[in-house]
Amino acid sequence: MAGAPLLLGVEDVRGGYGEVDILNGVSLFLRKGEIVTVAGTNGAGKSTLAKAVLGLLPRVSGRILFEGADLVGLSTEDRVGRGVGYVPQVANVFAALSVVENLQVVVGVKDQRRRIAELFEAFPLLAERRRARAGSLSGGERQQLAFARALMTSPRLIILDEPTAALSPAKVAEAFELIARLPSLNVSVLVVEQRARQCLAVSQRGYILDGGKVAIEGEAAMLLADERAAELYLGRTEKRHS
Ligand SMILES: Nc1ncnc2c1ncn2[C@@H]1O[C@H](COP(=O)(O)OP(=O)(O)OP(=O)(O)O)[C@@H](O)[C@H]1O
Repeated sequence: MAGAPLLLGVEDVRGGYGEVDILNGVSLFLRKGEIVTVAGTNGAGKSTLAKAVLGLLPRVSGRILFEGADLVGLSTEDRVGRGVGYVPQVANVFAALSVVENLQVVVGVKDQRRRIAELFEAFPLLAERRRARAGSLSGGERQQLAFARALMTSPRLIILDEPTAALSPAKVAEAFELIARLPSLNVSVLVVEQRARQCLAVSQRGYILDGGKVAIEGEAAMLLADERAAELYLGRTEKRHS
């Protein structure tokens, strides 16, 4: 992946919801084919950063380059049209609609039947449950549906906002396996996640935010081995006794 073209470049992004800046100059990048973790403590600005990239943050300065073009100032719809997808933390499927209907209602899809067939191939569980109401799915199945919905428009980048937050502990490992599989569907992944260790384990690189700024960044393996990252942000693993 090193050497792959740059897909996303966030450059000195500042901004917030009102007058107070929540993001205080965040810079990060993501190459084509990568999974990149954004971790950090509660309130560090992880979800706010995701919103800034999507055009959902009221006030933003700096540059957000996607495939070389600046997204700042564009509507969310335009960003999605350019190839940015999003899976929000909650309310990411329509409970009253069936699995297949949840995919059919996504707007802006070129060849809907073909895309649904491709996604059913990638998510066989969803194909099996195509007529089931989304509200009757398990947490893990519902998440697959939320991912499939976001993939309907064939985005080149998908942003996942705390994808494991609503899952039972037993389903968390499955969710990370699913995330690890996403690049095989020709999509790169920016994932905002509290479970930083598990998320870094399926990522190539990561950024740890603190107070709306990048505190530590680097290769995932390097961050997982970093004493300061462990001490301040990742939680210590059990010490092995010899
Ligand atoms: N819609 C909003 N309006 C005003 N302030 C907000 C809004 N959403 C978040 N904030 C504030 O922005 C700051 C950063 O929140 P954000 O949700 O980005 O943090 P986070 O790193 O994603 O945290 P968590 O892991 O707890 O979700 C917090 O102080 C929060 O109170």
